[in-house]
Amino acid sequence: MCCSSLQVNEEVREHLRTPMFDNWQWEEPEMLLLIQTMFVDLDLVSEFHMESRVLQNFLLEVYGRYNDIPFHNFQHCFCVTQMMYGLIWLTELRSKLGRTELLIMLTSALCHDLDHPGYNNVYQINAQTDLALRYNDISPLENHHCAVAFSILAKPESNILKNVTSEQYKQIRSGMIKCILATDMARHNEILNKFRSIQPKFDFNNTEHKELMKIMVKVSDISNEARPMSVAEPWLDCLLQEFFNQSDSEKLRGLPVTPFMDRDKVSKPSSQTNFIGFVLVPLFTEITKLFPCLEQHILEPVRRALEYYCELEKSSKPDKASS
Ligand SMILES: Nc1nc2c(ncn2[C@@H]2O[C@@H]3COP(=O)(O)O[C@H]3[C@H]2O)c(=O)[nH]1
Ligand SMILES: [Zn+2]
Repeated sequence: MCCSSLQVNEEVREHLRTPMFDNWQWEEPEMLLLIQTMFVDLDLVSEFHMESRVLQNFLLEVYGRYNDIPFHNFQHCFCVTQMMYGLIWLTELRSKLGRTELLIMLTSALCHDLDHPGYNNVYQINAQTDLALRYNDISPLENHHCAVAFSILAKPESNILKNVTSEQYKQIRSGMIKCILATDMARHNEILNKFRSIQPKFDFNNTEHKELMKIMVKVSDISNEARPMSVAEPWLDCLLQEFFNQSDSEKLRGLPVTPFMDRDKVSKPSSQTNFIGFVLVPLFTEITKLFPCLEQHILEPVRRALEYYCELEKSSKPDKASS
């Protein structure tokens, strides 16, 4: 699968920088080319002296280490990377952060769910899987995603970092580890609260503050509902399919059943009213305080999605007056 000879036209390039981008219109080889374009357009290829062949090998390796599962697959990886790329442009992060930080954010988005098995951390821990044993129940999946990323980078033919200095490598590795580990939703409130406390005095010259930009990878990871309904809704079907697979397996194996994954308890509207209302709106509201331009791009769409699912939920409940 190589598409280096294909060209990405200006219209697509523009579209790629917005949350309106429709992943469902693209085949996987095209997505690989689009990701390559993102690395070029952010000047990462030139800044870090990446050879085109090595970047292509790296992307192919990443592609090959996503599993064919309903949600946490290569398409999800593409969407998160594309949203991260779009946010970098919309918020003009190119003028606020160094290229190293941009590389960390884009590459973390790309690698953040590598080799996801389709069963979450709670399952890994309850089922005492190899991953839970290896990582002592501490974010087993995220630790694994990150370890797989660095195993790809350990091979010279796919090491996009092979021409950076050892100082830069240290910084990139430490930054990627922080970004990928921060995608564990068990740490959501911890990270949101930290950001909330710093946000009013956020300073792009302060190293500790800049580290909090890992929250942008988190935002990208859970941003499907900021996309047009025609893009977001199929994603919800994929997510619920993976959730139901897990809860079915939990029932079969006599493990505790994760309530928000239980097909007997969850519906599309109930799932989304909770997730959008309790997770997305608070997170995006906070981000919008630092980047007001994001209100129209991510906060307003999720508010509309919340209204839509609230209406659906109401209309699917039996009318009390007539019962
Ligand atoms: N209900 C719901 N959960 C979501 C949605 N998007 C992301 N998530 C959850 O957020 C989590 C982010 O980390 P994971 O990839 O482990 O699993 C993801 C899902 O559990 C969504 O649109 N609806
Ligand atoms: Zn993810």
